[in-house]
Amino acid sequence: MSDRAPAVTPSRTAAVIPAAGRGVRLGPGAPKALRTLNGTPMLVHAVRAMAASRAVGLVVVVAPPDGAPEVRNLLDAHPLTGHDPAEILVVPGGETRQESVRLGLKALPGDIDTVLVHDAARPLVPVDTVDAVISAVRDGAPAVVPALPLADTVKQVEPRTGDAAGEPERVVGTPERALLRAVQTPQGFDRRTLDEAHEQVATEGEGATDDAGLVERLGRPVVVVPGHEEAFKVTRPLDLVLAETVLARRRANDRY
Ligand SMILES: Nc1ccn([C@@H]2O[C@H](COP(=O)(O)OP(=O)(O)OP(=O)(O)O)[C@@H](O)[C@H]2O)c(=O)n1
Ligand SMILES: C[C@](O)(CO)[C@H](O)COP(=O)(O)O
Repeated sequence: MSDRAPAVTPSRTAAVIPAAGRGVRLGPGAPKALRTLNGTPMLVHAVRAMAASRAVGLVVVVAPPDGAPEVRNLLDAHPLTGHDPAEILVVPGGETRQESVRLGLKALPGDIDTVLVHDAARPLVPVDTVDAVISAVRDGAPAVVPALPLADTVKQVEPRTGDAAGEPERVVGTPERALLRAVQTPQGFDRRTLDEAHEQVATEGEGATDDAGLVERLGRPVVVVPGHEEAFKVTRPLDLVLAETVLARRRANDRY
């Protein structure tokens, strides 16, 4: 018996995990993906979260540009368990998240048709969320994002010019909150759509804060599935406290 959750039929699905960021907002220390949560590197949690889906047969980890050997050693020291563990490749990343994802996509073999892109910085996403994203892609959506409604009201502010630096920002609008979603990862894609989106943007030289945003620029549909509170992104120091609390709660409930 495999210990990977039985939910989606195995197929040619890969997960790309960009893990090449510094984690500046987290403060001084090792690159964010290598910092530990309850003694285990965040990246290892993220790899396990992807491999927990029976549908994921390959995980491509995008390491800091000069850190691929270290990341390979780290993952070898924390092998996946179960009878059919996913294969793990490690490739060096780039200067931006978008560049790192592009480099991860280049490493995918030709027979992969569904791709997840998942932040190493979202180590605790539950397998049900991963499987919901994969199912929606297999049902025909070219791009799928897990997302949650917002708790806060969001304001749009005026862009600041050099002269206005230091002055209070001026609010120029309040988007209707009911129509806004906070988007998480893994984001799921039909592989050809995602390749096309990254190729087009690479030639246009524009940036995006998520991969689905690149697909939107192609004019292709992006659909939403329910996200999960535990799929939050570890960005600032308080997020580390929350992540360790979630892990402790899972242990207490014997879920991890
Ligand atoms: N050049 C980069 C920058 C980011 N990432 C990855 O993209 C994900 C989301 O990025 P973010 O949370 O912003 O991570 P950092 O860039 O490390 O954070 P910060 O902006 O605070 O430095 C992370 O898993 C991060 O490792 C990456 O692979 N390559
Ligand atoms: C991809 C993402 O996690 C979706 O919410 C987010 O845009 C990443 O942003 P970051 O500034 O690179 O952390």
